[in-house]
Amino acid sequence: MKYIAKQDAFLLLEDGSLFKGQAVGKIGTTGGELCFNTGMTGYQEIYTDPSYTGQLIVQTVAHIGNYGVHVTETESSSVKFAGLVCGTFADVYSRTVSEGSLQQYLEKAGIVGISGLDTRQIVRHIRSKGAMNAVISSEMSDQEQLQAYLRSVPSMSNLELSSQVSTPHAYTVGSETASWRVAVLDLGVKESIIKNLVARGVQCRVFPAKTTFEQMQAWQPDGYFISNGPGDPAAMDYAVETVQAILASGKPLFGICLGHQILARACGISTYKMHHGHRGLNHPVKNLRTGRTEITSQNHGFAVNKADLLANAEVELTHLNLNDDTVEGLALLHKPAFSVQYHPESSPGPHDSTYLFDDFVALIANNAVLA
Ligand SMILES: NC(=O)CC[C@H](N)C(=O)O
Repeated sequence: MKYIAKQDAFLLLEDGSLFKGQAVGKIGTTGGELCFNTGMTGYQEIYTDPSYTGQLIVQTVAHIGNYGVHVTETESSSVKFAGLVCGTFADVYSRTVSEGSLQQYLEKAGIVGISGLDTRQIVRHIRSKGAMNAVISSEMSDQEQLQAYLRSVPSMSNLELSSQVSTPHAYTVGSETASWRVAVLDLGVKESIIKNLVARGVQCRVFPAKTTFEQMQAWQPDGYFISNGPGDPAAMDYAVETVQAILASGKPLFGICLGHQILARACGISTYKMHHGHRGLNHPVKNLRTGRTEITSQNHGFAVNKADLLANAEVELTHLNLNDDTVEGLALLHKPAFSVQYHPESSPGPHDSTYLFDDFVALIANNAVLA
């Protein structure tokens, strides 16, 4: 195997911690919120998940790039995350169906990364100090210069990012003859969510983030889906208003991740920034209605305020995180609306929670009978 000499790269954290490694991806400089993902697989799905917009991802899995890239493993039309921090980066991939190397893929997408770091050390650091901004550079080594770049990186708190990644125009997925029509509010939707709905006899019309309830209603949907997405739910009053109008219409509603946080806010429940987020593929969640525990795929840095939720007589806590007791799911008691903080579509991740898509379609069918 040919040894490829790598350029030095630096990772500087907001608290002054500095790490030296080797450049991967494009030679350049990038900044964002430093997050860690403990998943053992699915790097391409993660990089193309719009919810990672503005974030640098530390991956704890030992090897990145070893199975190359393939177009079927994308979650949106482009790479969305802000930069990569990893241990061993594989220049050589070994999968016959791969269409290319991760190095070429990241370079083409303009993504700057750093490899050769002890990612577990960085994770322990974030876990004790909390989520913070950082900068990766393979072109600057001067600390003053790196600090200056870091100061220009916006804080994730109060940041609205959905309108940057949402579709500019509405589009339809699924058959005209499908049993049900679902309006998807695209706050940064993952493609596998739409695939899960279409596979259950749903035609989806995907609307830009700032579409109003009236504009979606004109398409005469049987139900509404509020998607995942990047940024702080506290900065998204426009989506909260849309969800409140949907709730007033009495039509079924399902929300995932950011969509869950927006549904909570529409019920008067606040959200907050977590000390460090949940990102990985093995988060245990208890379904409080069935008593069954699901192993879930997660990616979030904000969460729904549990005290607010428990004090709200209109809302039921349906799912709980068994690691830290945070809110993982809620349902409205008098309206056909529910949501989860985790990712039942997986991609990547375990498939324990796909029943939630069946529940949503059953809710739509039930509502149609009652109407
Ligand atoms: N995957 C998501 O929808 C993430 C939601 C939100 N941006 C958070 O970090 O909590």
